[in-house]
Amino acid sequence: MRNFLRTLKYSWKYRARLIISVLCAIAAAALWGSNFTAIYPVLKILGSRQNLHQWVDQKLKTLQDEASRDSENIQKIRDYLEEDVKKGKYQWADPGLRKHEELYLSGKIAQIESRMDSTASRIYRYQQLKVYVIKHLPQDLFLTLAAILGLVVLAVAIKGFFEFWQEWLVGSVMNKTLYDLRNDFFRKTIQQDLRQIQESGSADLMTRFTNDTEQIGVGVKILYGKVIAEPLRALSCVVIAAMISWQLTVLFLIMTPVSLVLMAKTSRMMKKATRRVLDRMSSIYKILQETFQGLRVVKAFTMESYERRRFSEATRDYADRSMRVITIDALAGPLIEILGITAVSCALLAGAYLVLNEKTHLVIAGMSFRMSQSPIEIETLLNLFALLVGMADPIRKLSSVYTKIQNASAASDRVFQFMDKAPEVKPNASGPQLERHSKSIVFKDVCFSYHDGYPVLTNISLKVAAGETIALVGSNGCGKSTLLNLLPRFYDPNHGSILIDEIDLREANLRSLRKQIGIVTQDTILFDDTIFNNILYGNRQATKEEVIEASKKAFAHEFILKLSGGYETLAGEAGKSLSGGQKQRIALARAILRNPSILILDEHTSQCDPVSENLIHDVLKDFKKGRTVFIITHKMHAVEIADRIVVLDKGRIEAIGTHEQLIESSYTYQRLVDAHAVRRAA
Ligand SMILES: Nc1ncnc2c1ncn2[C@@H]1O[C@H](COP(=O)(O)OP(=O)(O)OP(=O)(O)O)[C@@H](O)[C@H]1O
Repeated sequence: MRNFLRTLKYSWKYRARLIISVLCAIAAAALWGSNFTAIYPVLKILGSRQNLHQWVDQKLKTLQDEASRDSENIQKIRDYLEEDVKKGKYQWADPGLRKHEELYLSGKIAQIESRMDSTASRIYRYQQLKVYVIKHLPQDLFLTLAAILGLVVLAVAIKGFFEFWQEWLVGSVMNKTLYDLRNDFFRKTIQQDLRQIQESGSADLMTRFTNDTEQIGVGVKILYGKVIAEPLRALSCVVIAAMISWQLTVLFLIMTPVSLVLMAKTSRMMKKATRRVLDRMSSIYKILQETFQGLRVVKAFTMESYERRRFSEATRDYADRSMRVITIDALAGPLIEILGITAVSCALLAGAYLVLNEKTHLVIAGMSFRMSQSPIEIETLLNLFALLVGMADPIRKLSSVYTKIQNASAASDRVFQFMDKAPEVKPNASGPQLERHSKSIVFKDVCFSYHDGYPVLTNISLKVAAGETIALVGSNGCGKSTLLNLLPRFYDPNHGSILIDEIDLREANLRSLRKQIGIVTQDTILFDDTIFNNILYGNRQATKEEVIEASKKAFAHEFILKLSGGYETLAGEAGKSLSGGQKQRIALARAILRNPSILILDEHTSQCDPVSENLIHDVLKDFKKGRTVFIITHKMHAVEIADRIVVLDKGRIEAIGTHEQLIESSYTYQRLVDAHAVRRAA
């Protein structure tokens, strides 16, 4: 629940709207409760066939009679006491008993006087009502009924007006809260480490962004809407019912603690069940993402039925888990309803006993409890019953509210669990700014592993002078990409350090470091935007001419011009409308536009044809001047442009040197060259 409360902080900004919505809810609740009071006059008119003028008159007369009877009684008691004193003889010989009787009679007088006070205030109220009734209500019975019902309709319409604004305001607060939450969530996610994001997986993250935030939205709406409006509606009924008979109302409320315990129990079950459902939803997203992204592979390997089964299993699992949520949700309503109706029945039974026996006291376990000043009328009891039922309705609605808030609470846990992760790679916003790299890059005894106990890089020490071109070669999985991923600090070494121009990367300002680096990877990522904007991603401040210049250098300009929209052609989702080689050349243009001092090329021509590859290498020969370049390649002829070659084997540096030196000294290098020669010959 703590995390759900944290989401509410996002709505604090919109408190003015919330305050107005609460005022609307109060107005609607007051009208909801008072509408039930219309039952009393309607029943009275239908039952006694009196119009309200006659009824008020009769009521006044009864009360005035009661008041004069009480006043007479007081007078009689006083006379009795004075008579005794005057005559100088006491009824009781014992002065102690006399004192006792005096006390008893004084108490009786006080009791009657307090009743008279209450009768006087009731007389006053009925007199006020009489003025109102004479002024506004007709004498005719049917017209009176019509007027009362007309008032009820008007009150319902006004209630509807307030309810509309309450819902509207709460809905707008929910929307704005979700807007802020999603943006904050995105901001924090984009700052997370690659490692943390990869651990969760993009499908899981997407579920958190869409499904989970949606659930939070439902919770926020319910909290500000129903959780405020429904108790207010119940409260207005309680207040009016208590004004009629607070004793019977208390009898009704006795069941409330039982309901609360039940609600707390179901809510705990609900939260657990919802968490499982949300996790299953992540699995469905994962399968969908994998299947649609790898559709070509799925179809080529005729794995449709396998994927169908996988999806069907995941959705069945989801459906099974959802059924638990549905069951708890469905159970909560009837359970609360049973408790509610039991409470109403208790109160009604007690009231019915008083009405049928014309009594004012209930005797429970030998103890007598006063339930009303005077015997309760049947109309009053029915009115009370209507109010208690009117109170049960909002309480029943609150039962489902609670479960929905638990859903939102589970979803908030998932969202904040991710948001709260502090990036391991600290951005060092106040750290020293790296000037354009001009001296050296040094790997000092670097060790790294993705998972504890599985080293990927071991004791890597390498010094690269500024302007040098280094080729990294080695068999698959030997750690080439990992080593270069440490340069832009996608990960930090577990041991050792990396220094650029003698500044430790862990201390340097991260932005200033990444600004110097251009990367072209094997898996080219293009955004669903124009080709122009995709290249511009390398440097948002670049001019159109600079973009074209970079494209020319990457041998992309010509094929871009041949596309239907030229530079304005949409690259399509993940660049699906372009060939692999074309995408790589666009990525190279993007890196060139960045004008990096350090260029990382990770199998940058793996999908280019030999002609394009040779052209790109010619360009690189020129472009690499004044930059430090790292090339990862399996194409051994590509190492020609390197000043030195680093041979990696099982995460260790096996040898460093020129082609000529390594062909003599490194067995691994010889094997790689031989294998490449065989492949080319074939
Ligand atoms: N994100 C990751 N999480 C866990 N392990 C990883 C991750 N990326 C790579 N690895 C593992 O680290 C090892 C080195 O991988 P790396 O990609 O650096 O090798 P490589 O030499 O570049 O391989 P290739 O030539 O095939 O591209 C491999 O065993 C790989 O399975």
